[in-house]
Amino acid sequence: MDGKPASQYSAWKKLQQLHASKQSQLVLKELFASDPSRFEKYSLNFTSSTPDVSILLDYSKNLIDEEVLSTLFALAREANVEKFRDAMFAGEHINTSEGRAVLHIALRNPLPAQGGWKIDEEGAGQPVHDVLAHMKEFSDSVRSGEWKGYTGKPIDTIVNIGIGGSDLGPVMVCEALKHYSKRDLKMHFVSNIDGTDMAEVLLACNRETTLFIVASKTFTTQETITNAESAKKWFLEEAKEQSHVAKHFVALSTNTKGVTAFGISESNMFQFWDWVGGRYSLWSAIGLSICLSIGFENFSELLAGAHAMDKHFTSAKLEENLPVLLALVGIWYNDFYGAQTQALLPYDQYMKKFADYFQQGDMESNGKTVTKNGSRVDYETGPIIWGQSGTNGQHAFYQLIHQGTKLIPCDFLAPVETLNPISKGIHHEILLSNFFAQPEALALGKTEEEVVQELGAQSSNEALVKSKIFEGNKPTNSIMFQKLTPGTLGSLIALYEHKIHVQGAIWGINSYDQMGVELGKVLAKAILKQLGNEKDVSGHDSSVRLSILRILSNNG
Ligand SMILES: O=P(O)(O)OC[C@H]1O[C@H](O)[C@@H](O)[C@@H](O)[C@@H]1O
Repeated sequence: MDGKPASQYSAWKKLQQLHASKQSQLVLKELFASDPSRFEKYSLNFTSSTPDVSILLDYSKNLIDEEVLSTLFALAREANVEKFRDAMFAGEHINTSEGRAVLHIALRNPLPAQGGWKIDEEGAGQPVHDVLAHMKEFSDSVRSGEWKGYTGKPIDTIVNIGIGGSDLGPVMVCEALKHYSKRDLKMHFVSNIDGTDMAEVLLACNRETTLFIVASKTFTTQETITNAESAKKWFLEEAKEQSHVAKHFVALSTNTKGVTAFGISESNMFQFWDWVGGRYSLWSAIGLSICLSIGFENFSELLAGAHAMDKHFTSAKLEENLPVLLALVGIWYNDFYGAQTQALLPYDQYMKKFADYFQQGDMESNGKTVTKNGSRVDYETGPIIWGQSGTNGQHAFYQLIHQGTKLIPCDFLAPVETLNPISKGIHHEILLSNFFAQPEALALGKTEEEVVQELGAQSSNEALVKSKIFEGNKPTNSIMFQKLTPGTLGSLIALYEHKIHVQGAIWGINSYDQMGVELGKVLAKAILKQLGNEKDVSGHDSSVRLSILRILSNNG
């Protein structure tokens, strides 16, 4: 809680010993063979009735036994994980470097009168619900066609302009919940400063029927402001009158001054607060594009699903707590087995952006080298997060997971029921058969004897035999959920958010600042000023200086 280095905990030291002494005994094939109840022991159910969510976490295919697991829980207790969690929910300023509370959980919290937590932080109660009411009113009127563009036509295209947390959450959720979307409302997301991003989207837009959402917590982000200015310029080329901007531009931000200076009136602004981290902001006004796409009711269900997971996280004991489990087994590989990465592999095409989303969520949160009290860590912190939807990944990078030299713990996720049971459900059956087969193959592998038997006469080719051996013993989690509903997605996102929180608490780092994105930004601003004139190019290493000069000579 106070930023104590994790390596000083006695449980940490014991885990180092256990790793050294037990590695050869932690063999999944043998662990399953010797214990028929391993699945029952190492699986957990999460259920909620409103909204209806059912998630099964099977963590039996991890390189753990009772002793390892109980030491991991001891580590969580020694690191005061519960206290740190409660501090977040109470609104304490756990983002110490910025002196801020961390209250994305307040965005999905019902009012205390409706059973929500009481949180003493400015904005965290009624104001959240006032903004939600504004989002409902606005999204209802756009979706019903009541909101008209400057020539009196209804809106049929939404362009969300934002980057990082003001883009990735809305993109991921809109994609994941496409099944529930209003299909005649086209959704676009522009994030990159590369003009290609905006130019290509504008080709598909009609000025009379397009609504631009400028999403930026700070309203100072260079990419977003530049893209928004270009969109406004494009819009005014035909609309002409500045007053028409009000029908086609809204802003989502904490910065009222910046929004009004841009030319968007306060009435077209949806507010949020500095205690909402960008990468945790899809639950806030930043979710307006989600609301427009799937409707307010579905957006509310998404929030309720996350709230249900919040309740589980705050009330379940550590041993039965899904986020805590994911966090602890992650630490086991990250800090004791030396795994560098963690793959997220959803067997649901709607969730194809899930790993992209948690690349920011996890890596910006836990990609830190100093503890909260400023000492350099002498252990590994946040993992590299990557992945893509199955079965596509199987035909791309699974080879390395199965037979490469790196240990890559994987989370497999899949729905029991598909939303698209085409061809009598055969697609889903094949999808699920792969979802089961991959973790099994990763865990059990294939021995030399099995290969020899399979190859028959060809087995005299030793090199061929060796190339077909799968060492196995690769750890995985399997997460099955009933169906990809808004509520379920909300719970799944909150599950991973809290996993990140628990890991950060154990590593003693601040998961809620992002100082590391600043340096590059500052340098880019300085270089931008020099891009006009050769004489201004100074203060760089030779590689940067000569490359800039090349660009300048190209520009003549
Ligand atoms: O919403 P904003 O303020 O435009 O910030 C967009 C992004 O900028 C930076 O990269 C970081 O601070 C991210 O966490 C943030 O999500």
